[in-house]
Amino acid sequence: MAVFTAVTLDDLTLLLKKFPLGNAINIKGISSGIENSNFFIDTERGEYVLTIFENLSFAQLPFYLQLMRHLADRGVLVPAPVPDEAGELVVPLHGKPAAIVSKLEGGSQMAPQPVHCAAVGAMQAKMHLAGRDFALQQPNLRGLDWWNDTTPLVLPFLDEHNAHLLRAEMHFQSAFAACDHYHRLGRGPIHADLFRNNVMFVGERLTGFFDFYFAGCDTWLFDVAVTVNDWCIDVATGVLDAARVRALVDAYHAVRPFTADEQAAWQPMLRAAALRFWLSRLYDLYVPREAEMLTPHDPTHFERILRERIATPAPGLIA
Ligand SMILES: Nc1ncnc2c1ncn2[C@@H]1O[C@H](COP(=O)(O)OP(=O)(O)O)[C@@H](O)[C@H]1O
Ligand SMILES: N[C@@H](CCOP(=O)(O)O)C(=O)O
Repeated sequence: MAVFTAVTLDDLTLLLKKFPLGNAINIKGISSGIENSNFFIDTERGEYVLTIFENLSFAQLPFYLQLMRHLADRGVLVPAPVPDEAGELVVPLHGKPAAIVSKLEGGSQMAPQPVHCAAVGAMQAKMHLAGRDFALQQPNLRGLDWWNDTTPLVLPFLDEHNAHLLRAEMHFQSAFAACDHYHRLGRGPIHADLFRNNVMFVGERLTGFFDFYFAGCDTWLFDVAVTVNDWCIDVATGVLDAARVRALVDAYHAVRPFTADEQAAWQPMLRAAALRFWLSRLYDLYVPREAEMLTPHDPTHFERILRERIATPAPGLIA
């Protein structure tokens, strides 16, 4: 369970006095998250999600909350943040920043078929286009700079086989990030963590993307690669399923066509996306934070994916 900060119904009653949501009826901690403390809350006006941000500061949060608001206003299916009576999307709760957002219908699709991947690809392209006129800037905080900072922290815990892979891939990715076509890639706000557990479906109908708290400005292609590395794989092996890759990238391409630079960058970008999550999982495992209880995700999953992307070319971006 990962509720780092407890919130009682009395706490919620007090908090809701500042929101146009009526009285608090119920609050229930959500155990599945690993970054923040999340709660389903019932109020007289309906069902919402309350998040207490454990690692992000008051200064960082307007980027995420205003991005969600911006996207929701443009028809991208995301939770809509609820402003308090002063118009604030982020408020203090137990000394930490907190926000209330609308609750999405449905549940995660953990065994996706091509039809689900197509829905994700089309909505992701729509999100990238809708983000073009978003005014706030924040880098992807889990980008190359973070990889450079984190690599020396986790290297001492790795055996020689994995230490060699990590050093070699960091070298490869630094060169990739310096090349010309990398610098020509389209950029903007990206979700950066659009895994199966961060998208809701009702049957085959996508009802929303959520958990924007790794979002930042980075290449759109990196976002697609992160998504393909999760939605389009055989989970046991990390091997890509060609039908699901085709469905996702074709649906994306139909909304925002991929460029020649993106096609050229596709294979290294899939490796970059695998490296990013291998590193963060290693970091969470070996450099853990205090929590009531925390189950870190398995780093070997992304080590396998990275080795597989290095060994086997993925289906192309364009059929
Ligand atoms: N807006 C939302 N609508 C519906 N369910 C949500 C919403 N936000 C979070 N949840 C639920 O809470 C769970 C944990 O949220 P998540 O954002 O993944 O946590 P964390 O950031 O701590 O990893 C999700 O798996 C989902 O079931
Ligand atoms: N998706 C990341 C971890 C982030 O967890 P989330 O529950 O906030 O999506 C991973 O799988 O390593």
